[in-house]
Amino acid sequence: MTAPIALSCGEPAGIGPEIAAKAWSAMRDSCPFFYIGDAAHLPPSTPVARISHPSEAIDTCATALPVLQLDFPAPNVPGEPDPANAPSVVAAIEQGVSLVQSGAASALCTAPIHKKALIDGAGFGYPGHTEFLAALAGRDRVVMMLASDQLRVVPATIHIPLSEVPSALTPELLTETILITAEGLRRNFGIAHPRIAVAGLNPHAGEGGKIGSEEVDWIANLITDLPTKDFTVTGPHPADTMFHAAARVRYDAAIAMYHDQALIPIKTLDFDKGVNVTLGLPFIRTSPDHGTALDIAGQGIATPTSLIEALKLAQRMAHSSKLSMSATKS
Ligand SMILES: NC(=O)c1ccc[n+]([C@@H]2O[C@H](COP(=O)([O-])OP(=O)(O)OC[C@H]3O[C@@H](n4cnc5c(N)ncnc54)[C@H](O)[C@@H]3O)[C@@H](O)[C@H]2O)c1
Ligand SMILES: N[C@H](C(=O)O)[C@H](O)COP(=O)(O)O
Repeated sequence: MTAPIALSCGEPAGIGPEIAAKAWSAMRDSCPFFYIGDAAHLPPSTPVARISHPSEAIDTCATALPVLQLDFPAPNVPGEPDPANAPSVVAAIEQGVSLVQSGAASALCTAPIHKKALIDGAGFGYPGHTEFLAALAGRDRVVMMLASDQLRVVPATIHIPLSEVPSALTPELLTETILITAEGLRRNFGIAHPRIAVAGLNPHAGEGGKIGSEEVDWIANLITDLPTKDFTVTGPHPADTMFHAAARVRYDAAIAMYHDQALIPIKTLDFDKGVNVTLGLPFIRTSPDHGTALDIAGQGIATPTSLIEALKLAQRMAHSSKLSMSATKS
């Protein structure tokens, strides 16, 4: 039997607790998962089963949301993150990582954190889960992919100011991003020969060096020279014309040069169903594509669809990694 998925609570003053309860209600028969957080933050109508080990989630999930209880020190006010609760938000992620690394959980799904609240309240030294999980797993380089039925996209640079993008974008970074993405498409999405399209950095991919030089200086050569035995890579493509419907059918994933170049198209196309996946970790991690939505927290109007897609994708990825492990053994 596959172990259940660990869902870390994220910022409790955001929509995490209410979408976790809604996701449980929608998926209770098909996707056992358990919540790591404080049961007191869940909507009062949620049936809760406190568990002491993830294995209890499988039998419990059909009738109640299994909760691995983490007592938060301060009362939770929707819309207003309390700095005193920030260390517990971090602890929930750490506990999820430890459970997935031990095999007690099959995957980690993370509800959104409020990055500023964690930096202010817990001295969190990372701009997001992606970088924190890489550090916990001892990986120098991981890749953030946003995926939906319509588009998969990867920003090569992630949570840095726009002014720092050109210097952060190095041949090593772009090469490793392409290679990790190709491997992730094969391993996690079952695409035997992935097709990757790389965006340019500058308008019109530099217009032959007239509007920026990075493309002619090194990006084009890097793409041409990359050894690609089991995947195809093309580019640099002008980013403004890479994301319309006819362009999207030509690749399995797009590599963008910076956060918004990647995330604007996918959140525009599929905000309600986009999933954030970290590739290159030694365990499976997914997350909804949206944030804490403090402006609507506690009102019961948040949609759980992106979280549901994140849980389903984690389940599919766990299933295929189990299959490939048993194929390797036999
Ligand atoms: N995986 C993560 O941890 C993650 C992802 C994205 C953003 N964030 C963080 O979340 C915080 C808030 O970010 P933001 O305001 O830019 O983006 P956001 O996604 O929280 O909100 C943007 C808009 O979308 C709405 N919205 C978001 N999710 C919704 C849902 N499920 N149902 C209905 N409406 C929804 C919000 O009400 C808001 O109007 C920031 O600290 C950001 O860093 C975290
Ligand atoms: N950049 C992501 C987004 O906007 O959807 C988000 O900040 C999530 O990042 P982490 O998974 O690293 O927290």
